[in-house]
Amino acid sequence: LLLLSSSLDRANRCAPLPSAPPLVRIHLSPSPRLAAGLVGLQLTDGPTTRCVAAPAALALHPRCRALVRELGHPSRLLLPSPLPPLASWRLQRAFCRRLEPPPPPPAEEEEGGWCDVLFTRRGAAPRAAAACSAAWRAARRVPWLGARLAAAAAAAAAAARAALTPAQPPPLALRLVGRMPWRVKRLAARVWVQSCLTPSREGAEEGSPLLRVLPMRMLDAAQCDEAVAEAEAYARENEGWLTSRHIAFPTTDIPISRLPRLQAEWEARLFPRLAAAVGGVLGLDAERGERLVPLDVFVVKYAHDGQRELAVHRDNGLLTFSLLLNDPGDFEGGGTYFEESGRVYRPSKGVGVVHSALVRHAGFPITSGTRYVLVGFCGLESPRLPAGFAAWRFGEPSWFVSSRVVSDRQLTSRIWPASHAAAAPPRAMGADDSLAAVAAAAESAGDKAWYFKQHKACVQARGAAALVRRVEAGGGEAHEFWLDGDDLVGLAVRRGADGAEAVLASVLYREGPVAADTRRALQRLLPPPRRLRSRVRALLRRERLSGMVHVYVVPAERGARIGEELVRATSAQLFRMGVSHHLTLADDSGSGKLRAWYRSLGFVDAPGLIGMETSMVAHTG
Ligand SMILES: O=C(O)CCC(=O)C(=O)O
Ligand SMILES: [Fe+2]
Repeated sequence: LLLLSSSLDRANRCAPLPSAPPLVRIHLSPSPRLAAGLVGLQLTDGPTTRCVAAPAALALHPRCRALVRELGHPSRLLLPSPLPPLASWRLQRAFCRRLEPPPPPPAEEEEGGWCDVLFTRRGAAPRAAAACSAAWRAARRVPWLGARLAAAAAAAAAAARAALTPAQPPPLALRLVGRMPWRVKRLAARVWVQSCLTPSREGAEEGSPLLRVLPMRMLDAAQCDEAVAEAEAYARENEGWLTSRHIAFPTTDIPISRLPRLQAEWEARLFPRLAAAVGGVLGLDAERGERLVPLDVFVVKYAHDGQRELAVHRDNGLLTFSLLLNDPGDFEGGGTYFEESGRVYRPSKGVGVVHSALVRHAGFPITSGTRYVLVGFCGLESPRLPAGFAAWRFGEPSWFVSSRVVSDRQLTSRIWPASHAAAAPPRAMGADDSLAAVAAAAESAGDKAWYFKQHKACVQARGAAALVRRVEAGGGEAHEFWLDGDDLVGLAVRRGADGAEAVLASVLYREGPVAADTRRALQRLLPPPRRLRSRVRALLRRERLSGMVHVYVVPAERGARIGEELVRATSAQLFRMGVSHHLTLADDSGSGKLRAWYRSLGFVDAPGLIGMETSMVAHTG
């Protein structure tokens, strides 16, 4: 355990930069001065337009494309000098068709500031860690082995939880874990965190706002100079720079609570600006009581003859910003490093990099000079956060999520599953009258009251539960999937000309246990698909069965295949969440119409499955 733990620590270093690292510059203004040989891409992200400048070949590289997707939608391609036709055709195909010479740059060069992004050489360690966790997940799916591994992990998790949660006195045998050396406890904690992450929450999509790193202008040059001067004056007149305020990953720093002028500036301007920007990115809704909360804000000093770097870690909080306070020419190296993407961000003076605290990052080593940054850890108050989040995240010991074992995506999707909230903020159905209208229509259509009641509960879960995914289907229609506790709610919604959205259909799924005889029955009824790849996947996958509680289409929308499309889309979502089969009870009193409808959706008769004569099952996906 000790060996494993210390090798994990050694792996907490930044990957190195190649001697001439690929470099992309993010300009915080839409029309910067572009050097010849570079292409510019104007990126619109809500009300903000930034511009990314890179050599054409680099712009087409997958790592650069991922960066572009993270920053916004390409709206224009700016070419200061002509490119060979093939290169400009490829750029247009990759990004956007609007190709223009750059507009005249602003009189004041780099008015909005900029942030360089450098790509490191990806080390073997992150790849090895990813391979290990993939192997673990695959082993968990092997029928016999998986069950035993799951049991072992559950026992280890119980041990870790007992040791880490003093409120529950641990059983005698488990008290030993608490007496183990710190590293062993930490490893146990890592196992615990891993086991807390249920598979259904794994794999935040690329669009998750918590996986974005956003550079933004936060202070002007004079304010930066004043902040550095105030911090240095404090250090001179008092006990110097502090080095023990943080336990696991200490910085050389001074909290702004000891710097009255900077504290006043933070309260008056800096924090409101940050809160507004972050609110936009995460789609925070102040009316629902969602707000950013500052937890710890401090000036950090990296110096050639002092602390030169900060190892890869996660922060305490939900969002972190790191704002450069001095001139980038005052030091060499440095920057904020992100492990998963392998990028180093080097902003200009006064520009901050805002990112999730849960994404593994580091202070990239400086090789000369002095680098001052203002760092802020912020928390979040939101009913969308899982219950117990505060205790889980900020409890003691707070270092345990700094684990390489737990991926950034697993954490961010657990904490903030509403990955599409920012892209298309769903409006809650304030329209009680629209539900009332549906109720009246349901009554005159002779619908059973139970179905409407179910539909109403699903409509009300919208906005209150956690949005897992929203898939636009064109023509203003979309499918949304919400996790309401452990239930999956699928909704078909349509946006009207006035922007208001109406729910056209709902479906509710609940997962149930799969006993050995059910498993055998599923294998007999639905043999693995023909294609070899799917067969292998089906063999590795443990059967998971989700039952359809109801599907309901509002009376006015029937006959347009809305229900059918919603069931298909929900089946795909269940597949994505690791559910292998879905089940329905289709009792049509012998008419055969309903059963034929389900058959057209891929369901087969499964009489007697889970003890119900009318049951039908299908593969998800
Ligand atoms: O140096 C940086 O930019 C990162 C600092 C940081 O991550 C921290 O203080 O927690
Ligand atoms: Fe940090």
